[in-house]
Amino acid sequence: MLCQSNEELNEYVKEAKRYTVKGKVADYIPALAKANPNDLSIAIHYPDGSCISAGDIEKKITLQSISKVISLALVLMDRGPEYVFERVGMEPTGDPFNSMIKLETLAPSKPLNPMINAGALVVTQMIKGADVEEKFERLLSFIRELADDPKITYNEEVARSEFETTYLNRSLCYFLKQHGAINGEIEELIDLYTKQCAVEMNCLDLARIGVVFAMDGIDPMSGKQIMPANVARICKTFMVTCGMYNASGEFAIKIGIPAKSGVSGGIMGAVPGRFGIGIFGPALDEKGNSIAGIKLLELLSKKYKLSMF
Ligand SMILES: NC(=O)CC[C@H](N)C(=O)O
Repeated sequence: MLCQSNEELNEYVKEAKRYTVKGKVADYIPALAKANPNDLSIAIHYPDGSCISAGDIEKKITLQSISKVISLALVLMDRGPEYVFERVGMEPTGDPFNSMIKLETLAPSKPLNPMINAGALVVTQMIKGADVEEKFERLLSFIRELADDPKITYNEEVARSEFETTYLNRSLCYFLKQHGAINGEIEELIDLYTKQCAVEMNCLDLARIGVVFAMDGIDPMSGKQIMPANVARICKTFMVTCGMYNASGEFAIKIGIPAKSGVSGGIMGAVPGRFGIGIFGPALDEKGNSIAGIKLLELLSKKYKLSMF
């Protein structure tokens, strides 16, 4: 069994925390620069509803790229896999999440996967709804259902901060629009995408969402199938192949679980059939993953044999 008590988890957090000094908080979204690089917290949510934690788990994190898995799940339910994968690919890129290079050289009208920004923007465009408000409300209610937390909302300051500065995402959109992969109003898509990335929760909520993915789309506490097993399976597969950006291969070897990170320092993990994990550690490594969060997962994976491989 995993950590018997919070004490044990605390010990692991203490050990992993030593690595925070080697990382740096993201500052290309100005509002994220305010995070404390020393923070590290974790929650583990089991299917029976019990949960253990360490660190300050009340702290809120914006989802950033973690939201890409959730919007993908919603869009797969909205449109079906065939429609979605005609417009976005299934292959890892080996490039940073915001890179443009393969778009130009390989697939100008079809981003390689939904976990890079180009692919996520195409996915977000596919969310059903009459306008930005309705699309965002639909995404938010799905997130609230997954986390079983009706209070979840988005951080307006973070959303605005990214909206005002995200020239790179705008340029990806214009490139994709030129090639027919995006066809709506770009400012509206950026508005929706930056709100999606700014949805905020603590690592308990994150772990709660992780357990739904771990249990093939079923909320084990209520028994409700929130998403079809096939959708959860596709999402988990992307988490393994592309979830940790261009560090996904190393992560699969060293840790071996489906996980998705965000530049806010969050990591959502889903250990198939066992539990969900939520981590917050805003100091990032050079690829944009939580440096101490990865270390913590490495320690836990070794100790509790979490690798699927
Ligand atoms: N890697 C991330 O978390 C990126 C998400 C961020 N909102 C962006 O688009 O740049």
